[in-house]
Amino acid sequence: MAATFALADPLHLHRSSSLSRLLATPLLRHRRPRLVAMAAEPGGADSKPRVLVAEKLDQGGLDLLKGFADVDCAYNLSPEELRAKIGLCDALIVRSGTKVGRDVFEASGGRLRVVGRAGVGIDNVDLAAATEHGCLVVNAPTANTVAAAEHGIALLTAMARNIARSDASMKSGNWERSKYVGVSLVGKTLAILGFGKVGSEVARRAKGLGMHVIAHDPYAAADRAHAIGVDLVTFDEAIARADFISLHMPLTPSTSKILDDEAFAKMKNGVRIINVARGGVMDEEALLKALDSGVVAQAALDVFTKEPPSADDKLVLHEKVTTTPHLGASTVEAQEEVAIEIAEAVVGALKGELASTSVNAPMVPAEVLSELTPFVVLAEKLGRLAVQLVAGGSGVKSVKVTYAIPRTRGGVDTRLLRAMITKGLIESISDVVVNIVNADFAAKQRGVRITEERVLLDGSPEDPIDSIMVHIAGVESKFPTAASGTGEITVEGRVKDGIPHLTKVGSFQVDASMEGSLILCRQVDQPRMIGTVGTILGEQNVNVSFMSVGRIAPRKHAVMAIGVDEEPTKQALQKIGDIPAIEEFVFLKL
Ligand SMILES: NC(=O)C1=CN([C@@H]2O[C@H](COP(=O)(O)OP(=O)(O)OC[C@H]3O[C@@H](n4cnc5c(N)ncnc54)[C@H](O)[C@@H]3O)[C@@H](O)[C@H]2O)C=CC1
Ligand SMILES: O=C(O)C(=O)COP(=O)(O)O
Repeated sequence: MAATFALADPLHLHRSSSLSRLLATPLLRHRRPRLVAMAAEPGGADSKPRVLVAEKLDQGGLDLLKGFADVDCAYNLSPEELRAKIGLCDALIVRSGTKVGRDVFEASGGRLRVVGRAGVGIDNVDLAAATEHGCLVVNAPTANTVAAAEHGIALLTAMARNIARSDASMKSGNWERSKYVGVSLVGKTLAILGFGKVGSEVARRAKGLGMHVIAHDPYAAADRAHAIGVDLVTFDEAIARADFISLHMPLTPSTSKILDDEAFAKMKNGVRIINVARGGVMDEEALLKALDSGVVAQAALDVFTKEPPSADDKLVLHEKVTTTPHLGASTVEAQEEVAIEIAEAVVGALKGELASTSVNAPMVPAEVLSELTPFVVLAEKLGRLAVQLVAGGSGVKSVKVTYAIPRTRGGVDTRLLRAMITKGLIESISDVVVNIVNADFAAKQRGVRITEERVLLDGSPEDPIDSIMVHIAGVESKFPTAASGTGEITVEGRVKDGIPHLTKVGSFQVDASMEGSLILCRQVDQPRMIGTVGTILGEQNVNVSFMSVGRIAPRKHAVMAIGVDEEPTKQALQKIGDIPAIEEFVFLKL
């Protein structure tokens, strides 16, 4: 069952609102539509989010969705109809029958926030396009595993004993006992290609039938295979030794047509093949030739390159082929579970929670997430602050983030933090809305290279992170104090009592709570500076929330950080700049 994580921390609204913005931002490309879609978000005065269910989903899942969203069930939509509807939807739920291509994300105009795949295979969803549009894709990876494995075994045994053809023959009035002599399974070698969830369940069941099971999977752990009595072998060895081959890998560019002419040439004469994975992992033309030449004695196919296949499809009509119309996941039990699993994931994602089944975003365990939340807020603010210090604001190409981490917490997952820093950096200098899904893409697209570094500290404090430092290299600063001689702007922040604080600008220590807006001044350290600046702001009715001064030595240079609740007028800022002791100053929105 999908686990989702609640983020809301009612005592710290500033934190949860910022985090859920990252996660739930209506994943749009441009600011203007975002504001429109925000108004339609849950909690908005007038409307619930809208979920389009484009393929049959069990009632339990629909009920769950209806508790939170307006649900539109519209099956068998043409691509044009889907594109026409999608701009009104926050989420889309599909199974394997709907192609969710780039055209769908483009047609959504940025409103689509989540695509839920009610099943495992996501080859019908253009993940790159989803990510570029900041749209989260979630699937239901476990609910149909057993159903698919049972279907694989059903096809294996039905094929070996000619069940489908002899049944059809009897229904035509025949009694053909010698024509439908089958082959035995016991003692035969079954090669499983793709030893994941379904593949390993097929292996277990085949062992129960007395088969010798080998498997090929470049990413599977040998000890997991050994635990159920399966040897992992190379691809060539698997296909050469097998009496039966069962396919269980996903369809990806590297598995496409993995069984081709060359592969069939390496197989034993009389091999039998079962495909409950995807039609595209076999070259169907090559299979046809291998069936006709006798290399492949029989095939049992649940999946096809084109679904449904055409009425005259030669494989479907072939007498050595047993077929089912993509029924692997179609049991009552599996569909009940799939529907609940995907509905929970989609609702969670619409609420701004992180789905544990996301396909195109980092998955962060609940306990890690709650610890990281204040640092997530700090990270965004540091990114936003650092980029505002860049003169001109557009030359940012190289950003390094240094995390100071207690040695005991050295393995902390920083992907969320990196996404947040990226959000702060990129949103300040472009019209792109950045979220956890598209952060890396957005940075790459703008040519911004973000690298990370961990500095391990001794001791074992409670916090997972001591400080975060953002360095922007090769730029000039509006506030030269923030930059080194080599043109590197550096800002550092820490979390104090749950509140993000700016603790360093360039080489100057400061201590400024990162809320509201900030004026940074570099000045000659002398009496009455705080009073003079305070008076100017007071005259303009600007409320000062705090002031902090960091200096290198008495009466030398100092950096003053002034927190303000309102934005001072240009004239007020001008007056501050005109104070003779003030050498540089900058106004920053956090
Ligand atoms: N016919 C149906 O209704 C159903 C079909 N499926 C299909 O079955 C596939 C597998 O599902 P699960 O086992 O749940 O996924 P999974 O992700 O648990 O397992 C897939 C395995 O394939 C392996 N793999 C990847 N590339 C490979 C390669 N080149 N050679 C060998 N192995 C490779 C992976 O390492 C992984 O262990 C899905 O992607 C889906 O396409 C799944 C459920 C129902
Ligand atoms: O889960 C999968 O990958 C499947 O192939 C099941 O597809 P379906 O949801 O039955 O269209």
